[in-house]
Amino acid sequence: MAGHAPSRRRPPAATPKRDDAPGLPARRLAADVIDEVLRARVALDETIERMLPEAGLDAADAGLARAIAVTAFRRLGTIQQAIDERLDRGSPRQSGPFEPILTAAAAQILFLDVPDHAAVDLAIRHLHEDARSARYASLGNAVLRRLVRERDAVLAESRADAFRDTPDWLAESWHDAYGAETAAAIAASHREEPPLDITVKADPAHWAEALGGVALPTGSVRLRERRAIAELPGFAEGAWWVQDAAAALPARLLAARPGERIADLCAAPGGKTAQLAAAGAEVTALDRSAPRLRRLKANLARLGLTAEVVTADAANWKAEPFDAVLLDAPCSATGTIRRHPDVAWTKTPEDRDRLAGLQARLLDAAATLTKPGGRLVYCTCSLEAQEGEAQITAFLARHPQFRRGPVEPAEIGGLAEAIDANGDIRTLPHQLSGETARLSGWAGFYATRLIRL
Ligand SMILES: C[S@@+](CC[C@H](N)C(=O)[O-])C[C@H]1O[C@@H](n2cnc3c(N)ncnc32)[C@H](O)[C@@H]1O
Repeated sequence: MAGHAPSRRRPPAATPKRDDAPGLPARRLAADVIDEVLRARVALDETIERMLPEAGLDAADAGLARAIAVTAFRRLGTIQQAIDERLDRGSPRQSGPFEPILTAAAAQILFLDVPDHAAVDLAIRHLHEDARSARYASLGNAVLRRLVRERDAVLAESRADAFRDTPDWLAESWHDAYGAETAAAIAASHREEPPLDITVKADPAHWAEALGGVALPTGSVRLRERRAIAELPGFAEGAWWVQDAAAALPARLLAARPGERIADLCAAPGGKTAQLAAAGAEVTALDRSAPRLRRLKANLARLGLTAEVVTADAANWKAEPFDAVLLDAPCSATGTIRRHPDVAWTKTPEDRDRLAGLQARLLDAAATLTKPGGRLVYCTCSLEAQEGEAQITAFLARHPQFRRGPVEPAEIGGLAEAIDANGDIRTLPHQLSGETARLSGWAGFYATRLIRL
């Protein structure tokens, strides 16, 4: 289980023999999703969305499959180590879906409220469905039964090792950027399920009460309980949209005024466009992805907001300079690991470096689209300095016509801990403490406000 290398999708089982035991289809989908995400290094949400129709699950089983897969990625380091330590001769070769089936079962045994016998029995039935893994069914059975017996010890060891669920390159990167204690606090916060935050068009106190949430100092509302979003009051009439509290900060830094022309250069699916449009700005929402822009249009339509929508590559798009520009650049997204734990296991240092090159090109283009006297806000949902602080140090050296417009704590609800020595925003996943661990924290974002002279 030392980690999967990305490769093509696994060929179908040699002798498919489907078992119709209740609960098995959910486990089958979970294991397939885990396998595919690790092999192809693709996003978990998109993978589930793509595989779900074929799996033909009801809502409860679809929810269970998703919970198993998300939990497997949230605790993948603990799970892989616990399985490895119980495989005396290592993971068997040519064993088909053996690893993902054991990973899905271990997620249930160690972390989910699923009866042990169901997790073990269904995994063994699942191993028997493929001739390659069927040969190792008794080995799988022995490993899973040991996990059941030794669960408390596995969990205690994992608790004692803050970085067990964090790949080494990320632990080292956060250690270098923030120091040992903060790096450990970041890793620990990724083990918690994330809260659900919304941005409201107006009156956060009212919506906090109506939805049983808390109004955060920054203006977002945090819901106390997870509920079906589309059924909540205010959703259908477009009073609010889902957006992490940290993700709502960059657009606030632009302090958009009614009638101003603002370009949102990497806009889809439109959370920040919505904030700017709700403030009354004339927004041009640009993105190079047509499918993602379709989602942006649907989101704006529900919210009753408007923007000019442009499909283009922001690196070479030409237009009259704007009063303000927002560049929410594509990035490694390591600041979203708590919400998307697969990111930790699918992104690599090479991705980060490649994306840093793209961010520099997009920043240069954004500079030409900003009027003299105008504001340029650059942000990424990354914890990596290469995509944040270092990117802007290099930008300011290339563009002496820009200077920083430092952020004041009052602009973000007095949260001085989220502002660095340069006056930039640097949110970290363990900040923003709330009533419980699950109601604490926010995404890791970097955001800077630059003024064109
Ligand atoms: C971090 S997401 C944007 C999230 C969005 N701002 C929001 O708040 O909902 C980055 C976006 O950049 C887009 N993108 C990536 N490269 C681009 C490019 N060269 N030009 C324009 N858009 C690009 C991606 O399609 C993706 O939608």
